[in-house]
Amino acid sequence: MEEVHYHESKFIDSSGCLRITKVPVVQELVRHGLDRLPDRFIQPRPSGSPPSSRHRRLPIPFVDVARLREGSDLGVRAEEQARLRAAAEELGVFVITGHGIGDDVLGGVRDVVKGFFGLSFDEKKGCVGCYMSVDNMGYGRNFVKSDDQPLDWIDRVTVKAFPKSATEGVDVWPQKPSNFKGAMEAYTEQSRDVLDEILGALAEAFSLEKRAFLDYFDRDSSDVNLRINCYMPCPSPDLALGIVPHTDASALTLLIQFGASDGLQILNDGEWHTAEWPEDVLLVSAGDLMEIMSDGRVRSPWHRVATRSIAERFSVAMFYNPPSTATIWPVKGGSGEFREVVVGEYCRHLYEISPTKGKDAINFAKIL
Ligand SMILES: O=C(O)CCC(=O)C(=O)O
Ligand SMILES: [Fe+2]
Repeated sequence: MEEVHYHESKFIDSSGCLRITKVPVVQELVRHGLDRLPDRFIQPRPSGSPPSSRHRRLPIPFVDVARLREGSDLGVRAEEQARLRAAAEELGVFVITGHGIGDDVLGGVRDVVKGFFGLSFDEKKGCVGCYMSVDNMGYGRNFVKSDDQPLDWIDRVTVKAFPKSATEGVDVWPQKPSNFKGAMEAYTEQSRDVLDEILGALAEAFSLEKRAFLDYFDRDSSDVNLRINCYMPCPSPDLALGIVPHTDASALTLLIQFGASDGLQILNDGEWHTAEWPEDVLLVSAGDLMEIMSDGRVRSPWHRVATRSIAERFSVAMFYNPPSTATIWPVKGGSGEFREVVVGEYCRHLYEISPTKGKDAINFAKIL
């Protein structure tokens, strides 16, 4: 019988020792054929809320970026800013139209993502650079901290796209498909401009200086991490999760999904809802750094990913952060519950304590 492949995940155990645990590669499990979900992927039953996607649906507001641009009619712009503000305050999530990123660029991303996950395990493993100094990167798993924690039903590769200086001398991009880096860089460059426009518009929507958030971002030193997720069909979608509940540490996250929809779920009014988010459409989600910077005006959503029994689903999450050495300050006039934090320290804290049962990481930035 062919051997199933494993990722090796390093963690520090409760006595402070460095341990390595072997984590099965989901694509390999599925390739070998499965009639039941392996025990390591069974999630403890969350109270009254099975993960499968037969869930209440949550309409996600649309924001038209073209209408937010300078030069559009003042009334139109004010109306769109009001929509943006309402979406940011109520859910922290919205889908965007009018962004100007071409179908060729989005199609290029889709093709290289499917191309990469279509490779054999050995090809994938062999063509992704090895990160020595950057946490949580490469082809493997996030947040495995023990031999017995329930595992996410996911395969993923994570790439630090910017700043380039953080990965100098290390070839971090998958070498296959050969246009992986080119396609992702074209997408990232254009997406960054769109996210900058949204950062400006968000500040204006809250009657702040346009650069209130934007001033923390810098072309040469801002952080862009790409997390490219592959969710294989799962034999028991009610028992497993693609990603366990979490917030993103980012300021803003830009997401796109291919292959299938109905994976992303958001906790709203104490209930899990499946986000109504069509394939190939860009979705913006606020992360904890935005909640802190906006002093609680924008809330980072507590979200998770459900699995499905048919059809692979892929998503690309682009996490956009100020430079890791930057100190961000909550703008005045919000909830008053936050203090300043160093971006890198906040992200390290979130990684260290994740996964958590509730939205705990952000307490790090709260005034006690
Ligand atoms: O796949 C998705 O829809 C969401 C992914 C996500 O939440 C993440 O990568 O942080
Ligand atoms: Fe996320």
